[in-house]
Formats: sequence, C-alpha cells, structure tokens
Amino acid sequence: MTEPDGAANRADLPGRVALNPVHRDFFAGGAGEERTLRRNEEAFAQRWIVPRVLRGAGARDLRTTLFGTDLTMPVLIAPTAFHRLAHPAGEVGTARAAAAAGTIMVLSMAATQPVEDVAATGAHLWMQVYPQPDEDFQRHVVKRAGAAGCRALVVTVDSPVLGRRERDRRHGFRDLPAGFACENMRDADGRLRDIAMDPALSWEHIDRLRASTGLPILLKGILHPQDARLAVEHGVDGLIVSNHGGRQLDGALATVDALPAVVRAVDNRIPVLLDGGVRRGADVVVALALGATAVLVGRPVIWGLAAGGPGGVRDVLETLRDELDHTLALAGARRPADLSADQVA
Ligand SMILES: Cc1cc2nc3c(=O)[nH]c(=O)nc-3n(C[C@H](O)[C@H](O)[C@H](O)COP(=O)(O)O)c2cc1C
Ligand SMILES: CC(C)CC(=O)C(=O)O
Repeated sequence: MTEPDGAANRADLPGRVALNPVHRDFFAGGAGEERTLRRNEEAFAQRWIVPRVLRGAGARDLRTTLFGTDLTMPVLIAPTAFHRLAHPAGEVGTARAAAAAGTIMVLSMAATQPVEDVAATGAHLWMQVYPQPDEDFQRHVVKRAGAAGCRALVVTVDSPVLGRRERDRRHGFRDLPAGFACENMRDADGRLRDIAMDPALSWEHIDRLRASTGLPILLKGILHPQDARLAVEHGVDGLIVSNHGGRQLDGALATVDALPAVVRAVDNRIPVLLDGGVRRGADVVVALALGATAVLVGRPVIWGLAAGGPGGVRDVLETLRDELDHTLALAGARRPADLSADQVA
C-alpha cells in the first residue's frame, strides 16, 4: 500500500499529523530486501476471480462469527506495534474505529497504551503475545488481558528472533523514543520488561499456555501445513496464516500462496485466518474463496491512523467493507460462505 508521504502528509486535513520519516520506515518496512513484503501484494495481484452468474444472490450479508463474537465483516485489525508513533490517539484511537465498524482489533503486545484503556472503548479485543520464556510473567500478561475483556489470545510464533529490518538499521531506530512505553509489558510491580524473543521455545510452551488459560488461542505466523496439523493436535483454536507482513523471514512464502495447503491440512477443524498484503475487497474475496474465515489488515490501518486518527482508520475499514460487498455481488455471492476455491484462478 502506498505510504503516506509528500502531499499525503499535509497538515491541513482533519486529525492529520505529519509522520516522522523514521517512524514511517518502521511501519512500512520489511526484513532484508523486502522480497516477501512485496510478494504478499504481488501474489494477490496474480489471483483472478472467476465470477458465477445468475445465482439470485440478492443483498449481501457480510456478518461473520469468530469464537462467539459477531462481526459485521470478515476483516479484522492485525496487531501492530507503537500506534502512538502514528498518531497521538494511539491504540485507543484504533480501537474506537474498530468499535464503530463492528470488528475485532488484535492489540499488539507492543502497544503504547494499557489494554484497560483500549478495552474501555468497547471494542472487541483479542490480545497478541510473543511467547515469553518467563512463563510467570507471561501468565500475568494473559491474565491482565483476560481481566480487561480480551476474548482471545493471538500467539505470534514466527519470531524466534527479530527480523533484520534494514530501514530501521539505517536510521538507527531500535526502540521507542522517550515518553513512550510498551504499557502491557509491566510486571505485577509495574516495572517495564523488554519483549523477549526466544529461539528455544517449542510446542511444550504452547501446551502449558493452553493449560493456563480458558481463552481461545490462535497461532499467528503459520505457513507450513504440517505446523497447521500440529497446532490442531496441540489444542489450538485458530490459525493465522502470516509472514508478519514480510518483517521476519525475507524470502518466506507469500501468505495467499501458503493458504490452500494450510486450509487442506486443517480440514475445517478450526478457523484459518490470513494477513499480509490484503489491500482491496478483491483480495478479501480471494482469501475467503481459498478457505480463509477472515482476514486481517496491518499497514492500511496504520496509514489510516496516521492520516486521520480514529476517523482515518474508520475510512480504511469502511472502504474495505464497501469493496468487499461490491466484489461479492460481482462474483455472484451473497455471503462469504457462498464463495468456493474454484472461483480463483
Ligand atoms: C509496523 C508493524 C508492526 C507490527 N507489530 C506486530 C506485533 O507487535 N505483533 C505481531 O504479531 N505482528 C506485528 N506485525 C505484523 C502484523 O500483525 C501483520 O502480520 C502484518 O502487518 C500483515 O501484513 P500487512 O501489513 O501487509 O497487512 C506488525 C506489522 C507492522 C507493519
Ligand atoms: C516492536 C516489535 C516487537 C514489533 C514489530 O515491529 C513487529 O512485530 O513487526
């Protein structure tokens, strides 16, 4: 998606705040040569919808239910770090837009505002966590998220180490500036912890997490069908096919290319979601037709927030809703479930 710059950073639009170029590169960038970042969008551009006709489909119904939560559309907000660097309204602003649009926001473990404040918007929230090797601390974070009202846990499993983001390296951008903190990384005494990434973690960690919480658990960052099967065996409730928006393993498979094999491996036992490169209603239709229950969007939400605060995020979500509705109509479907894989070439 085109990054806001130049004219898009004009200060004369409501709620618009010029984005610091270092922060813009943090949001926009990917790992290495950014091959996977580009490929996520290209892979959607190379999928073609085969419409069905004369099906009497009538008015569309985009409603979707995930783990008992009713959504107005199958488009969710992916967890992304540091929203206060995009706009002073921060994660609370993004959550206001999610509440207004009737969808779920996945709150990043690297959010710059406390989960309690974000939940106070009334938005449906899921909490994203990087599995923490200090499991007492992890249980504390999970308990706090549950107490605040988060309805599911999204465990990001594609980050045994942090990706090499060359834009950040060039800028020397390593951490949040003074005055900002990852507010959900406080321990029981209020002290801030760093987010740990640990290449030694294994399925046993997921088993213990599974045993420690009644919240539904989704694994985010699954690309291999065998990992999808293992996730089902380990009692996971949902999967997010994701390569972290090309920010972790550069050279990783594009998500829409990975989706069909994961969907086959899961065989309808749990919902499969997808993120990475979803920019248009047609992309949503392709992912749904290939078996995704819903999709998530990352950078488009950040650009909306930077451009117009909560109203900007709302515009992004409503544009996706309109495009999805329109594309479904043209594809001959009333509901997402009417789409089938033979409608994608
Ligand atoms: C600026 C930025 C920060 C991100 N932070 C997180 C994060 O804290 N946790 C996480 O699991 N994924 C994170 N992601 C990955 C997103 O959840 C998602 O997988 C990705 O952005 C989807 O691709 P898209 O941006 O092409 O829509 C981040 C992505 C971006 C762009
Ligand atoms: C601060 C990081 C842990 C979050 C991030 O940039 C990412 O997950 O891509």
